[in-house]
Amino acid sequence: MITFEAVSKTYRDGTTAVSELDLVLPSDQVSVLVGPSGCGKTTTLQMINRMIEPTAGSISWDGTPLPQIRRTTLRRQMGYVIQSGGLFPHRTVLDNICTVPTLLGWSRARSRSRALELLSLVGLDRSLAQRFPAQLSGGQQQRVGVARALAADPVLLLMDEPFSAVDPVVRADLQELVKGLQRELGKTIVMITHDIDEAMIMGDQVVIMRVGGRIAQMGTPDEILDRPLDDFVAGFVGRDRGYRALTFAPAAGLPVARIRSVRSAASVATGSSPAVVVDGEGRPLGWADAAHGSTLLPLGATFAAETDTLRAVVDAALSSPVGLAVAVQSSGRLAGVVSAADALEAVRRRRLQVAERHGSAVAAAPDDGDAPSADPATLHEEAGPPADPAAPRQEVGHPPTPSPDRRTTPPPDGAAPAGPADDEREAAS
Ligand SMILES: Nc1ncnc2c1ncn2[C@@H]1O[C@H](COP(=O)(O)OP(=O)(O)OP(=O)(O)O)[C@@H](O)[C@H]1O
Repeated sequence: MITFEAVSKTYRDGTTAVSELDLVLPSDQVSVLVGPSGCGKTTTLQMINRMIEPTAGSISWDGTPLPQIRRTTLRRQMGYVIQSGGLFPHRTVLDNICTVPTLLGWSRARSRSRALELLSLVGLDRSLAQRFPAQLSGGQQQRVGVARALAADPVLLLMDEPFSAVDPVVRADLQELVKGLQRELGKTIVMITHDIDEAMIMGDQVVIMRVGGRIAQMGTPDEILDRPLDDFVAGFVGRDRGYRALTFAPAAGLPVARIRSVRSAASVATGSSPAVVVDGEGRPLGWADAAHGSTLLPLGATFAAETDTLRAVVDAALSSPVGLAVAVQSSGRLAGVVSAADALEAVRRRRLQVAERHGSAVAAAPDDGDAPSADPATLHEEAGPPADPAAPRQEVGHPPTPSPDRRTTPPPDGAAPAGPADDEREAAS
């Protein structure tokens, strides 16, 4: 745990970059510093590995004041990743990764073996080991930068805008890589970004800073999205914050209703309700609707019933041509559907839960009406297995289009929907 107590940094020209900062960066978590340009993020980060010394206050690591730890010892235990990887251009990938082990006096064979191991860990082919940085893509360079920072197995990783130089797709891959490494290796990570979305995705704790090096708000992503402390934070987290907050609400627990599945759009009879067209493995391909004859309608986005978030459900419902979000199992098989109305109802309940958590007068909420309890346990209950396995789990509420058909019994998961009897089926997770 890194602790800042009343830390200030004023540069020689009189610029105060950080002012009386009190901050705790917990071990084994990702803390993200985010804020406008010049608010003191880099100064704060570089005071952790003593590239910059504070002018007032104290910083300690697990209770030991940093000045009591030799700089070399400190930096050996703190990996540092910067924008574009910060690689030495005239050194090969392998030599770049071996930088710290070489400084530590490791044998060539040990350093090399560690570097090759790290290449695999960050998802790069070993054949890249002898290339120079200029012969790599931006994303690959950044992966090498992460590998280099991990070379001596540091306890803590400092990352200064590590993904800002790559396109959004590569950026998402790198975010996933670092989150995965953090889960796997249990590192403490302190990261800087300009991008509030990235902060919300990556951070267990998010620290929003304002110019002058002061904290505007600190908390978990959902706390900040749900309850911005002031206009500065509300403005910074942006207008979509309600929608983004759904990223932190799990979809597991939503009522997933059965839906008829067919193997061909042409098999939907006139007048019948929409059905999901599936392939031979039971994976959804699109929608069939009698009004559109044998045309396969686009599926829209799908969501993973067990692991996705409410944001994915709402997105799937809004992108569905029939207003029903299609849930899939981890195998990719059709699990069932959630109506846009049920997804919005879950959003409303979540809002009430948040208000309750923050001590608002939930009972007096004007839209509480005769809605079911906002207790999270209730949400789960609704999604629990029905007493009669043949009975529908839950009706799709208030569908904007005809409700899903519930005539047939769902097959057990894993049964392939093949043969004439399986041409029409129903699925619910
Ligand atoms: N060596 C320096 N001498 C004088 N002022 C400096 C020095 N380094 C940074 N500053 C100033 O301190 C303030 C904070 O800078 P810092 O780099 O910590 O901010 P930042 O939030 O990381 O900015 P950015 O997001 O643009 O990288 C800025 O006003 C900057 O101009």
